[in-house]
Amino acid sequence: MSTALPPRPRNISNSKARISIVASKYNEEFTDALVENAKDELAAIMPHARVDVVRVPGAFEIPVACAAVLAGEEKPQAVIALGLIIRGKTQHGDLVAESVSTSLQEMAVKHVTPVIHEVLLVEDEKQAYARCIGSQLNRGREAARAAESMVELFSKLKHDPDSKKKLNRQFPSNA
Ligand SMILES: Nc1c(NC[C@H](O)[C@H](O)[C@H](O)CO)[nH]c(=O)[nH]c1=O
Ligand SMILES: CC(=O)[C@@H](O)COP(=O)(O)O
Repeated sequence: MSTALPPRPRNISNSKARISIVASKYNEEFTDALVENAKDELAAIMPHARVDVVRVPGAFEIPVACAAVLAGEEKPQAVIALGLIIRGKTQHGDLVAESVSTSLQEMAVKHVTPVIHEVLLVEDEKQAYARCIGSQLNRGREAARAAESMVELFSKLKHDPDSKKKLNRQFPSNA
């Protein structure tokens, strides 16, 4: 089990990036906490960013909502996907988790936009508490830090002429 979060960035970002959080409502005690921790961390490390939140019924609806956000006129610089799947007595939880993971990664590559994946599959509420409400392993904070790191990276890639040429050659639709 991972024992700690990645560290906070040393410098506060001045980025005015747009960050979209797409979160499921299912298991809302835990998913609400993921959203609040992600927003709180973004406010601390990216205080000038614009953060929008979209809520969907369950984890399985997260990818299609991410697709809608990415297809919008004001495409975000990063999407944070938050959800909590608690494994039940059937394979449904695993099927949902697998489908969501694959869809999110495919979308990130297709849109050349970071999609931060914190749609969790856990065994029980104890694991859920540690990752959604607790502080040491909080996946909402982890998601915010990953989003900040990727926004900064992509900004450098975009403004570095050499990288820009490579990116445009590889993904001409994003030029
Ligand atoms: N059991 C959980 C679900 N199940 C619902 C699905 O995500 C989906 O909304 C339904 O299959 C209709 O398409 N969702 C969670 O987010 N977490 C669960 O533990
Ligand atoms: C992830 C789910 O949909 C799950 O909670 C459903 O429980 P079960 O597998 O016992 O039907």
